[in-house]
Amino acid sequence: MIIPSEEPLSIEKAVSSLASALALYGDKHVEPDQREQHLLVTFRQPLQPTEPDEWLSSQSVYPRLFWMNRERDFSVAGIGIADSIACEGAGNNGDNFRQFALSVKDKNPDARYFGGFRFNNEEKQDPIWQPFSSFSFVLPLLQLTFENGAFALSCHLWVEIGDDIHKKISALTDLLDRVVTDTNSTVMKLPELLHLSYNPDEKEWMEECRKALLTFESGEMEKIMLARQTTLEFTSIFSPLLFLLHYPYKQNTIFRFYFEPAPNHAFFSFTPERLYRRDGNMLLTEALAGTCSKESINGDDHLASEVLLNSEKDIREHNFVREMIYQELQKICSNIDMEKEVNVLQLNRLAHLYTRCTAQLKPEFEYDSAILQLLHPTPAVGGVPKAPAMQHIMELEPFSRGWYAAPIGWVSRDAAEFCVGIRSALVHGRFAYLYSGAGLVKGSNPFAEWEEVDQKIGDILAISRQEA
Ligand SMILES: C=C(O[C@@H]1C=C(C(=O)O)C=C[C@H]1O)C(=O)O
Ligand SMILES: [Mg+2]
Repeated sequence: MIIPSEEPLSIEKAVSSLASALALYGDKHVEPDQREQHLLVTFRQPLQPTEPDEWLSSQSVYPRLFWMNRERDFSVAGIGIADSIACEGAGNNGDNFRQFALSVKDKNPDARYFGGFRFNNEEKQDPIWQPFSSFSFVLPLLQLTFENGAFALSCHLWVEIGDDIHKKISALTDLLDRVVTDTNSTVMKLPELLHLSYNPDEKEWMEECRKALLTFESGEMEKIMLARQTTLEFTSIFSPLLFLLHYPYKQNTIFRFYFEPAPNHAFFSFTPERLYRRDGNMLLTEALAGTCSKESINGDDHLASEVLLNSEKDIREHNFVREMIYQELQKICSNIDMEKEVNVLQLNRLAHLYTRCTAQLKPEFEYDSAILQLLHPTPAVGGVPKAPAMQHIMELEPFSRGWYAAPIGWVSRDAAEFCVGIRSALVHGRFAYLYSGAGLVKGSNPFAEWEEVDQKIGDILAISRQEA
């Protein structure tokens, strides 16, 4: 790591400071390269407070990405690709997770890659998801980070065996030249919302639910999450980043994820659900399922908790997730500590049943392939049993899930954090496709589930209608 100056600088000065450090590094590096391994040099310049999302909105280098954790003490806005871990091919999720983890194992421990997976790599792909691969993770060329209470601007010089280091340095210098340092531009409004449609529509939803409930009667399945795609058509093309910039509930307990591989084509998620966090062999995960809308109870948190903790159906729905997580972790962990009492996670317009779990990974599983394979999808977004639920989801739902409800987040060699890509949307040109679903169990009421599915796009819809 090269830190040109300890003093926090303005964006403009930080960019020149990084450019000078890069030039100096290049001048020293005259000998022919004898590397046997890739080389990563991080240039990190402390920065005066600068909002990462606002900075990102002024940049026009792609991909553009953004991450903020649920605790809001770690956020990153990144542009460009220094290195990536990606796969385009078909194949099942298990193969994908293995290939992904193998690539991560060889990476530089200081490099963090941001990105996501498809929910189910075996589903038919809709062209609207075209630039979103089976999985795609990026180490940005340049990133603005807020971490440990401090801001920094960093660039990554990534040199593969056989690469000309000086070419790489000049590419990075060119990028620094293109960085827009004036981030005070006023945030544009979203264009007007013209039209909204549901796929499935309400009638088709009832039919879908009826079919799902039949599989519970026959004993084939016990739970399934079914989802809906809501298409919004706007009057003109716009930057999908506007959704992030206009997100109004600053204190909400959510992760923020944004990935824009190509201009005006982005997937984003304001999700409350953590799939897991891994630090070395320590694993932190949770069950989140069972929902109460606070709309009809004036946003009353206490009442929402009471309703949820006394709802036999929601407790049952939640317990499927708890039990599956506990059972699957037995295969790869010791010291599994799952909270005995179910808690409630309060959001601005919803509340969910919530159970935290910590565990220690057995030495042979201290990487992400087995964890992803066992935990994704939990019955909160898949079903019980898992395999027939995945099959029924593909058959019953009239759209492709793409990255919706899939693991999204970041990974490095020794740590990772993935959330579940719900409360999410894909934006392409003038259209936004919003995704939301509900877990069905025996006795679920399709009308109530339709309402729940509606509530779950409430935040994104409020931004779209500029009510927020
Ligand atoms: C499927 C979604 O949410 C999931 C389903 C829930 C439920 O059915 O109660 C609750 C939280 C999430 O695990 C979604 O938001 O799209
Ligand atoms: Mg539910």
